Amino acid sequence: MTANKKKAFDRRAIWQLIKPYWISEERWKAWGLLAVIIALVLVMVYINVLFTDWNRTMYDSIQNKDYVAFKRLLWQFCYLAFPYIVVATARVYLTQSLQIRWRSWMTDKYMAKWLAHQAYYRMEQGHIADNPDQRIAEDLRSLTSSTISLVLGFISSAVTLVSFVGILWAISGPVSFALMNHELIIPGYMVWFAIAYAGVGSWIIWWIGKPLVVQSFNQERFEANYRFGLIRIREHAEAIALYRGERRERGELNLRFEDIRQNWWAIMRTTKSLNIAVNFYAQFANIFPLLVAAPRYFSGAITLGVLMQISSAFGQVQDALSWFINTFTTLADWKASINRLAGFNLAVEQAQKQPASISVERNNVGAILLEKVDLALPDGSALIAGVNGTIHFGDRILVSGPSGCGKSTLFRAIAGIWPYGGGDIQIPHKSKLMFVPQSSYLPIGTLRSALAYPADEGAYTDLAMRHYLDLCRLSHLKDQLDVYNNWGNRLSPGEQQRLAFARVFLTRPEVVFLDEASSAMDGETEEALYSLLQEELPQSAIVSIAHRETVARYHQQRWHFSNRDNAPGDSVSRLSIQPL
Ligand SMILES: Nc1ncnc2c1ncn2[C@@H]1O[C@H](COP(=O)(O)OP(=O)(O)OP(=O)(O)O)[C@@H](O)[C@H]1O
Repeated sequence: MTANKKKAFDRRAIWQLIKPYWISEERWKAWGLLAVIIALVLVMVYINVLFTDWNRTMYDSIQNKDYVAFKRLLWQFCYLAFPYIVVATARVYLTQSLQIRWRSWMTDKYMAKWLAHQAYYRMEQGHIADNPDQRIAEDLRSLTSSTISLVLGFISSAVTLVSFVGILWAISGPVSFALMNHELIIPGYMVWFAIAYAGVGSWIIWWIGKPLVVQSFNQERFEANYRFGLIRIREHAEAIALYRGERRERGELNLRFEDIRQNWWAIMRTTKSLNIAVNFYAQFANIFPLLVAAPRYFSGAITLGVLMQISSAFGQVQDALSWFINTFTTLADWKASINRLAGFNLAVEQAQKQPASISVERNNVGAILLEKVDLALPDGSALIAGVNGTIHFGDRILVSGPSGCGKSTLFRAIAGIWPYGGGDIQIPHKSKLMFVPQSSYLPIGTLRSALAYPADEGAYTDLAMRHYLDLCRLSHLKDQLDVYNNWGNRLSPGEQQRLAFARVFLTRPEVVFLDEASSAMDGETEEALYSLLQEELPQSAIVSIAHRETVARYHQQRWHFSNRDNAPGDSVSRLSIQPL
């Protein structure tokens, strides 16, 4: 990408991130708030101008020992200070309110985008974008708050600049000098010096601080990676403890922290150079105007009072001009957030547009139809070839085959979350499909909400929940429906699987896919639950992947997948259907 194209891309990315809220259904409120905030900023600059005037008259009155004027000016101070306090407070309050409104709106949209069409799943599968959690939580916060403070800072500096340039122009007067026998006169020359000083200074500081954009982008990424590593230990605490995996975990965490450490040193080195430049710039700014205006003072063209006035007006102008410099770090962070959010958007689009070469459609059919379904891996290699099959309501199908042949992947394809492969899958209109994996997801919360998942916790009556807990041999949990816990850690794998069966009975789907959903139960409980499926859901189709042969007698048909490398040169599983 050429530099110009990249700049155009950057501008487009920035605009595409910022625009949606300001043209959304909330636009009137947003623009209204922004207008009020800008008005308050302008009032604050105006009061600042009045303050400088007040300063001049106040110090005049002190110098002239004018006690009457001194008392009057004290009253005047109150008239300026109180409105200032009210305006400044309202400005911050309304700015914060605009920030949270914008952030809420953006967060809602981003969460919807991330969760729609299983983009979150595909992004993880394909490792398309790192740490989406950081992008949704941190970067949206930073984008909304920094954009607003950058815009307001810009407006405030620009208005300060215009106001004080006028003052500086009026008091600094012209300077004349001879150049090749011509006399050159520069009017308001101090203004030009202020512009030159701030322009050159800004450019140097921008040039030194440039690497911070990439460095702060990396820092956020490394911090998020490290945090994620810590969270994984929490999530898998028991397995790690049983494996005595602490040494490995520590090594992994150290590696992740090393990224943080090294990048931080790079940030420190850039910041050091940046600070030398910034401090040099700020210190020199104190004497620069004196240095430039001194010749006129020593030649008697201006008085000491005017010299001091020039110096302070110069300070205001140069301060306003160097707004960009002072906000350099904010700007770098802001740009890094923009880049991450633009990357996130691209990743979501990529994940959602991923060509689903297996067509899964809801149709007016009376059974699930699989026609010439081929399954492949993300790298394109074939997994299962030519599956043709029909699953009628009431069918009992046992899916078997060697480990790794692609049984679970077939379930994923029917669920519509596996895009790699080809063929057609048709699913009856309005029929409820339920997929039960070996290890079910149990949200942290009350047992009631874990049982009702993915429905809301109030979806089923207590009576029904207790009834199915009883039937699924979980009577000891009957009185704990309101107990808050991390049930995924608290319950044994067998109990979790029984809970998942209770969920099936509560949901009453037309088709149930059980993927080794009873593998952690003892044989007797497993058989009891399969009988219960027969009694409770006689009209539903049950498709199970199970390795234990004892469950075979609860099924009427076997879908057997061959080993992937059965025949030489053929590393694809093939399906054969046999009655049981
Ligand atoms: N996201 C992925 N990327 C690459 N390969 C994958 C991915 N998911 C699954 N696989 C591979 O696809 C193959 C089939 O996996 P699948 O889980 O369907 O097997 P399975 O027949 O259900 O095995 P098991 O009986 O052990 O549960 C395996 O070799 C697995 O490693």
